[in-house]
Amino acid sequence: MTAFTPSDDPLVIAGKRYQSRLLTGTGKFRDLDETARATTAAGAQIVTVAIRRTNIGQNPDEPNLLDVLPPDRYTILPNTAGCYTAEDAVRTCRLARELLDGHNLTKLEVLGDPKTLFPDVVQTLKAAEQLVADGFEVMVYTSDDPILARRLEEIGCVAVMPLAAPIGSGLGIQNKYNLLEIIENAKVPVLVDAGVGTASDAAIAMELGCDGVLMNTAIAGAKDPVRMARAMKLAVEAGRDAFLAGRIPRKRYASASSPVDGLIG
Ligand SMILES: CC(=O)[C@@H](O)[C@H](O)COP(=O)(O)O
Repeated sequence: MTAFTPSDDPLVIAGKRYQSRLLTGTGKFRDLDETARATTAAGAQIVTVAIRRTNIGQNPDEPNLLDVLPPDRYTILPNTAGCYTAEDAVRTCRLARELLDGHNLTKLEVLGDPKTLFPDVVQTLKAAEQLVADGFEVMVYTSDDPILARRLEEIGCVAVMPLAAPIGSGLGIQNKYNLLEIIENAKVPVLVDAGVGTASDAAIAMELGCDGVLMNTAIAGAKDPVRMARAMKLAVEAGRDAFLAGRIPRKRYASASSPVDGLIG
């Protein structure tokens, strides 16, 4: 029996290999202890940090997230949550790079409006161009528009991260055909980012062929975040295996599980 281990099938982002395809956020938890326990249960290796809202050293007198999620064990993915202009997003990324000793991997998020938190695609493109030119490795939060995803890849983003549904909505994948279009044409990793609500949403994203899933609310907002984190870990692994295994075709009519052809007498 061949044992399939994630190490045989790493997620590669900006040349670095990761065993976990589940990336988790660090916001909305009760406290740092719960953040750490859920992150461990998720088996995440990349954790995203909203620089404008999280202390990773900006305020020496406050608890520091890096004390519970140390950079020597996790890849810290600063994100520009709360930014509505390219200028703000670029400034936030530069602050994060200073705080993280020259760390270039970043999650770009430039929002269009506070109600939906949909990306502002014009400002996102502008920020992506500036950040790539400035040496950042940009994983970009975007809409499920396949043309925009292609433009962001052409700019040099190292991963494209289309939303499943609005951030924090938990609605799950709203437009799988757009996601499929993005996945089938991308030459960089595609990760669903935002809107996952429960384990099946994550599994479906992976079964579509996503390279990974980034989520926060579904875990942090669950009644039992640590158990949900474990569920998401298993769902992402199961979805990835199902994608690689190749599902049966859908048929309109029955196909007996013990075929009658060749039946004796
Ligand atoms: C953590 C982070 O970067 C969020 O901006 C991300 O988009 C998560 O969205 P959910 O909270 O819907 O999982």
